[in-house]
Amino acid sequence: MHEAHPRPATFCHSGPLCGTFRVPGDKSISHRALMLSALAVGESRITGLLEGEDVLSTAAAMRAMGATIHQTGEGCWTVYGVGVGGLMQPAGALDMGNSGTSTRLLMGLVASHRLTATFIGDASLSKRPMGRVIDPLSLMGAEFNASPGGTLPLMVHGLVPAIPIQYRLPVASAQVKSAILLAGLNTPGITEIIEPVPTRDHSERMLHGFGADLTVEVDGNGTRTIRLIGEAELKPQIIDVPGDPSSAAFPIVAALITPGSEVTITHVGMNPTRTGIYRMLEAMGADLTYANQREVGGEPVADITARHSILRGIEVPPDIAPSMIDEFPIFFVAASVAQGRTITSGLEELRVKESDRLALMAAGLTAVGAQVEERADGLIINGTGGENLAGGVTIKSALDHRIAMSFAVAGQRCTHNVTIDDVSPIATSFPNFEAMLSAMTTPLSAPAKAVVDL
Ligand SMILES: O=C(O)C1=C[C@@H](OP(=O)(O)O)[C@@H](O)[C@H](O)C1
Ligand SMILES: C=C(OP(=O)(O)O)C(=O)O
Repeated sequence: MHEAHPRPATFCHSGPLCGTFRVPGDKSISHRALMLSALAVGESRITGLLEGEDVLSTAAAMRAMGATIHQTGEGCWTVYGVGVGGLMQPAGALDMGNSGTSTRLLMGLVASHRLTATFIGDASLSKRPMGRVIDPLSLMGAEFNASPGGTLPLMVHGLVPAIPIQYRLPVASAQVKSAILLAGLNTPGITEIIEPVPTRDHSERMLHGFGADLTVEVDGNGTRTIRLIGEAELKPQIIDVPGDPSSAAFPIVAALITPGSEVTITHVGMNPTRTGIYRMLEAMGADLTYANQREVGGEPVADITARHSILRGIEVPPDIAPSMIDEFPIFFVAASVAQGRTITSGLEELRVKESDRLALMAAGLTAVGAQVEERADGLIINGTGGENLAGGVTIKSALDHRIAMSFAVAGQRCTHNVTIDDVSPIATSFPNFEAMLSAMTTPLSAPAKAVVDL
């Protein structure tokens, strides 16, 4: 895994970005496509799968529990599922690498199977809280031996038959919701989840597509009640995974903040539970257009064009946070070069991602010359008004792909080079990020590039 071989890289002030590109498949959908295909009876085919390290950790774990999974081409995979209830005892520990989604969702799957699994991960993942899934899964009857603080390494002993629960999510987390739903698949009766603040709904959409009996009721306050009838039989599917809107945000922000740029990212997932970043950038004055809007495999998709824009600071409403939770690092970069002040709050969750993203973004942006105030639950940023940041520093990526990619983009708006001590974590979610960024970037003083496809 990337941890063993740190790879530094340097990013410098660039000219305009241009061209048409497609980013890799959506990470959340890719994990779920592998897991649900592995639980269907028969052969599913997936195209556009993200072949990043996080998703490969999920594939390896599903294989270790009995599914047959083959790569048949670039992004094309075939999965022969074992059926709900058919997962087998893995021979060794399940190595989740850097991936919180793999860990929490698979803990849910194991919880209602008659097997015991040990989950291990890298130094970043081993610090992340698992109590949030241990609590509801314990109510369903699973037993856990976790490291102090409810962290990895941890062992899950599943229970068959598990006990159906009604659970109100105490934290806005699609991973917790999905862990309970996946446990509920092999649980007799109705598993009910009450979600006061909506989070990404890929699990619900895909479970429905695989034939599970799942309903979602939304009340007048926007609270969602999700009911799943257990002991489901899932039918194999053909799945086309859209491009990841979280990955697309990096080149799109790079284009918005760099004079003369125009970049199109095709086939991007536009699920409204994921697109808060685009709504907030538009509120700042971003010139974004959406073409070719369509539906692919139950998910809305569009081609997004971003043109350089004069961005103005805004106050981000805290209730939008779940729909742009992974995009705050790159959003903070955009705010650093906008006109005026950007205020964010309600972002405590950012402190328990691959790194403490509030602390690292505040420290890194301050080091490159931005004006940032760190609060307990957000950042307040006074932008440069379109002027360059200073740069001339080395940033620690702390095993966090989104910190590394954010400072790669920031480096393009810095007068002096920005070095990132280790860009290898980018391979968890966006393996060709550096190649794509360099293909779309015109070096300063060079003539503008012709449109290229990567
Ligand atoms: O369910 C998912 O696929 C994800 C949910 C989010 O985490 P939380 O559920 O912890 O908010 C997000 O940050 C993560 O990158 C992917
Ligand atoms: C938080 C993230 O992923 P995970 O929780 O799966 O590690 C992310 O990709 O930003």
